[in-house]
Amino acid sequence: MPPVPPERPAPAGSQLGTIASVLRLLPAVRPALPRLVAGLLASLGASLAALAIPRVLQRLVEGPLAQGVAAHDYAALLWPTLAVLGLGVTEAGLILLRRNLVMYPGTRVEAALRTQLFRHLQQLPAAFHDRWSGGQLLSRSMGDLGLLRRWLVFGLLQLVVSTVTIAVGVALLLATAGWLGLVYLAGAIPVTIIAFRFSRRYRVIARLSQDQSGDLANTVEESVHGIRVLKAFGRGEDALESFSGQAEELRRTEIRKAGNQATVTTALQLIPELTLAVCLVLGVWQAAEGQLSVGALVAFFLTAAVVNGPVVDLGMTLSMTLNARTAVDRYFEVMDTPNPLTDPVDPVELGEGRGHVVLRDVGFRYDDAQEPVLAGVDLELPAGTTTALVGLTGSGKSTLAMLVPRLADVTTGAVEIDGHDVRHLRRHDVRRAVAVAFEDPTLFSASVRDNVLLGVDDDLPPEAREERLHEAAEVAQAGFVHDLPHGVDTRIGEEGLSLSGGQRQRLALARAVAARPRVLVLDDPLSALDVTTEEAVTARLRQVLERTTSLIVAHRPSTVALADRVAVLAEGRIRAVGTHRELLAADDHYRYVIASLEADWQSSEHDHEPEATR
Ligand SMILES: Nc1ncnc2c1ncn2[C@@H]1O[C@H](COP(=O)(O)OP(=O)(O)OP(=O)(O)O)[C@@H](O)[C@H]1O
Repeated sequence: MPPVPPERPAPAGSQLGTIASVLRLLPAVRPALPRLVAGLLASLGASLAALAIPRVLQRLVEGPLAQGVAAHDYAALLWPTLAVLGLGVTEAGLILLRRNLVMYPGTRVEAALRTQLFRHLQQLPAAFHDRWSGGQLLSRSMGDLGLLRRWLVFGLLQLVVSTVTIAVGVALLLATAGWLGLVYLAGAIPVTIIAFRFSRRYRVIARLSQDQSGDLANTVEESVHGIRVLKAFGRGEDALESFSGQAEELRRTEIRKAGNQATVTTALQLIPELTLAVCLVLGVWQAAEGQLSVGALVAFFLTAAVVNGPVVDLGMTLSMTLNARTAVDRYFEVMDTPNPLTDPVDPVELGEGRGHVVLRDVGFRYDDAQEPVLAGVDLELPAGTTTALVGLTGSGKSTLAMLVPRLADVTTGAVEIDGHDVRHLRRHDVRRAVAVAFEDPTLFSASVRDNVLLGVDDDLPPEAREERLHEAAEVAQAGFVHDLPHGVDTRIGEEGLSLSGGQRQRLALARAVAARPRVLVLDDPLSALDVTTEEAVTARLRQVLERTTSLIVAHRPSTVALADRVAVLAEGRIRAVGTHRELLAADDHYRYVIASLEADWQSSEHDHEPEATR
């Protein structure tokens, strides 16, 4: 199956108007406000300088030009000429100043919003990431925030300056030429109607386009991520076809967007030009009738030319604003997702302890599920013991395992570590007390050292960190790291893809071990290892982590046999706890689970090459 566009969570659909919507950015923009306001004032200054030029020219035409030149008094032209030159230079200088003033705060706001988004994403529970696709989050944190920056430093200023320029310009037109100004103003009626209709249409297309970009980014991400599977199943062409289909959809949306923008720009260009043509006829007639001076006529048309600029640009300014509004909506759809996994207001100290874990009457239901996965789970993990958790596939083992490090909160009941409900502890303390390793090991594009020491305190002296690193690698039977080109300093590729599955699992296990947690939760972390390596790992694990409490989600009889005790999960609750032997003797369901694990294991045994060969 080629990657398909992910199902997008229904947009919260901001009910706010565009102004209220973008005003939500205010807290992030506040530190940049002084420079943005200064940039705005510079822009307004530039615009007023442009509007002042026709005034000077009017005086030039009515005064020195009419009188001085007639008397060959060219010196009288000097001051108005210098004034026009001065105003022109001032306008250019202020535009340059505006650019310099706003560029820096714009990038600062973008970076701050991006950091806030990333922080929020880090804190949201795993269930959020199950629902949201990576591409959508990527496009929101990159594309949308880039759009917002451009709007902040250009579109917003342009919008304010255009509005002021049009308002002041129209006032000057009215003052200069009375009812001729009103004729020009009449052009504002179709302009407003067109702009309003355009805004309504464009908002929908802008949203579609930004969402489609996110889907496309997701397809790229999934295809790159799953490139081996696609290649192995010869589905590269299908993936390409699916990608081309999505790219084509986005292209069509972009064309619709550009078409709408072009229509409105043409209309907004045509209307003021037509209005100006009507004004020209009427103005010349008025001047001929002696109702309007030639100077006033010149000033009128020069002012109208200045006002026409922002009217023509209105289409672009509006579309930038609507794109920005969509970007704000998309940004806040993520930021408004509440994080249920917060620190308590009044946290209790975890204190000393050996990692005694108790699950009391625990129930858990996924947000989008009808039925709970767990209901009334009672399980005690005595300090320093290893408990294997077994059950049929889908019985909720991984779900139970993720409740211990508080990757999700129980729906009912409580999980306690050393007598404290994990919800009453700081998340940081819980994460330090509990280390996890999953079946699917996630490694980062960093050195082996950084990957393994991820959970180790940064304050630890370098020698102690080094000792942890080597001990963890030894426990996880990850001696292969010393054979890598730069040993533990070798940078492993994205997600450790340059390593074999078994090597990645052993590094993920080493990471959990290096953290020296009180409680170790292993969710089938040795599935890619051959039995011999698994036994060696488990034997070393038990020696080194004697004081650690372990919960191992077991999918193989060999893992089960190595645990001190076994807990059987069935129908959402713990059905029985005992040693492997006791349960084999006493529990039918356990015998059935073990028989199916054995059957699964035997049928997949040939998939596991001896690790030594890798
Ligand atoms: N994010 C999720 N949203 C909704 N339901 C989920 C989610 N994750 C898991 N489930 C469902 O919860 C149930 C238990 O899943 P879980 O992964 O805990 O089972 P498991 O015993 O670990 O399975 P396996 O042995 O196959 O790994 C399954 O029915 C699964 O479909």
